[in-house]
Amino acid sequence: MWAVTALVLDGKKTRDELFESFRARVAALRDRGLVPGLGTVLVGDDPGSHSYVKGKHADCAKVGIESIRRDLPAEITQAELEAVIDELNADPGCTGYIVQLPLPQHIDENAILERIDPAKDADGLHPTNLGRLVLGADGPLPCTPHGIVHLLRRYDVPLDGAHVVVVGRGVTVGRPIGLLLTRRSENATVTLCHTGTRDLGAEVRRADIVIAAAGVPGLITADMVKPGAAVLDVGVSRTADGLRGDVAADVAEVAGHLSPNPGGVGPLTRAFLLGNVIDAAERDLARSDSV
Ligand SMILES: Nc1nc2c(c(=O)[nH]1)N[C@@H](CN(C=O)c1ccc(C(=O)N[C@@H](CCC(=O)O)C(=O)O)cc1)CN2
Repeated sequence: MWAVTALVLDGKKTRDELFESFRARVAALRDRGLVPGLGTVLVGDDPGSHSYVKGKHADCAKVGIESIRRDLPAEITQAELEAVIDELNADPGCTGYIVQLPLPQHIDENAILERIDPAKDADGLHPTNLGRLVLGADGPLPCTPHGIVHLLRRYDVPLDGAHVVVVGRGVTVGRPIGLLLTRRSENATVTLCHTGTRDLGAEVRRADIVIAAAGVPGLITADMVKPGAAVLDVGVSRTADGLRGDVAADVAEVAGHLSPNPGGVGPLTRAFLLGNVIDAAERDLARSDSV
């Protein structure tokens, strides 16, 4: 048993605070006749993906957002899946939606993401919206990176001038998080590590903030962490022993702040999905008010 010294970055509590404000914003939209609706497209039988999608719809019910579900067989063809995307793009009741990742191997994932109407992209993963992020323009932010920044700010972890080491280069976390953290408003310096990094331990040891999003159970160990650093455990692996994060238990002894997994960044990924749907609906209303 390890002596825990790290302050816990509580994702569930932070999510509940966000939901309070979301409920009020959704009620205000409904009063103006705009009912936000989140769609999800789920392909295949992956138990993790099923559980995430189920959670997203449960969250919608908590804040008053309508739910639209498209659960599709793993054998669906590219053309059939594209037809579902076109249908959601055209559905006025669906104000934002996501395609749950990963998709089966035979599907061209990038082509599917690009087919989503960028105005309905609740994940912030459409190339147009990732491009807006690069430009510093307004648009939906990718949900997990947004959750990470919110959690760090909520617990007053200093970002200005901090050295952040990100481990993992996936499209949902590793690649976009650097874009958020290096904005002038955050002003951090970011190093992105991956399986090609020569001495991962040496890189991680230099970090004031470690973001572990590699999907390798227990990859980040106490000897790799600078005493007092903030460590965010984002990766999830389903092992024979249950769900495992990327961060080993002994890190709690040296870290200054630690996000648990589960209960850290995951709940905020889901929360900011709803945040993007509400933001988009508010943008729509503001546009219709101005004409
Ligand atoms: N289209 C997308 N696909 C995927 C994304 C994404 O952001 N967009 N991210 C992940 C999965 N994901 C959201 O879809 C996600 C992962 C984890 C959680 C979460 O709340 N985890 C809980 C634990 C849940 C459990 O017990 O299974 C936690 O951390 O407390 C939410 C969403 C890949 N795909």
